[in-house]
Amino acid sequence: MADASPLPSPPDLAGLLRDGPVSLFLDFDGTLVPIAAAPGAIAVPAGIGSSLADLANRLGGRLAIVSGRAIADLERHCGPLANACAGSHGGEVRLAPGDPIHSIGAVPAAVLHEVAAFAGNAGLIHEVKPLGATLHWRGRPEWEERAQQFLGDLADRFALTLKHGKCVAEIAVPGADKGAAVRTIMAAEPFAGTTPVFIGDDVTDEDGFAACTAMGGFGVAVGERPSRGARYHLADPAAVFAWIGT
Ligand SMILES: O=P(O)(O)OC[C@H]1O[C@H](O[C@H]2O[C@H](CO)[C@@H](O)[C@H](O)[C@H]2O)[C@H](O)[C@@H](O)[C@@H]1O
Repeated sequence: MADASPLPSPPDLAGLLRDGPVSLFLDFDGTLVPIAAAPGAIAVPAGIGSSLADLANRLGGRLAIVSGRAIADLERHCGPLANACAGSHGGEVRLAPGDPIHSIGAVPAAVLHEVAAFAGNAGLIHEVKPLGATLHWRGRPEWEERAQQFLGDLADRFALTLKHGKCVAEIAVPGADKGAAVRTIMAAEPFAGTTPVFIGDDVTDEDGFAACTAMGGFGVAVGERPSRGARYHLADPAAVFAWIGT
């Protein structure tokens, strides 16, 4: 399919690495795995854990997965990840395998119960995460407005925040975003002082693009969503894997 984005493709990774060390931040859904009908229905490429471990080696350890999913959920799908990870939109960060997960908080149990009850009544898929809960309407688009309204009201009542994504909204602990995760990881070795590159497909990835741009790097938008802050574009997860060379 022709690439309709006005943004160019990124310069090749090998060339970037010849110019100096690069830290790579990869979103998960829509970037490493194609979007599927439900969170549990994704087709994860076989051997993704070892592909990412090889990539991390090529980058001198400067690879992080930065996802809206919880870290535990990422590892349920991919197996143990041998690189830095940020989950729950940056609310959880683990700098290296075996390190503790630093988390900025938890949502009250009452919120989780209310989201579960709404999902049950509406027939919507929902997820419970360490720092939030989602409602998905991909299979039931007629519920979008009511689900957003419900989560918005709940967020106001409990002083929580709302995140938006592709056919999903999430009530979450305030303060988590992918830009903050990039800044935390970039402050640590071996990332510090290198050129950060963030690749992602969704609106929450814009914070990662902005953080990388502010530190002398850039963002790469994946897919059809027009990006505010990316400098480059890749068409889909297959193009992402081709670019990273795995
Ligand atoms: O930051 P990401 O790694 O891209 O995670 C964002 C959300 O991804 C998942 O939802 C999305 O992907 C599902 C599977 O393809 C799809 O069914 C759903 O419509 C998408 O919104 C995940 O379930 C969420 O928890 C993540 O926040």
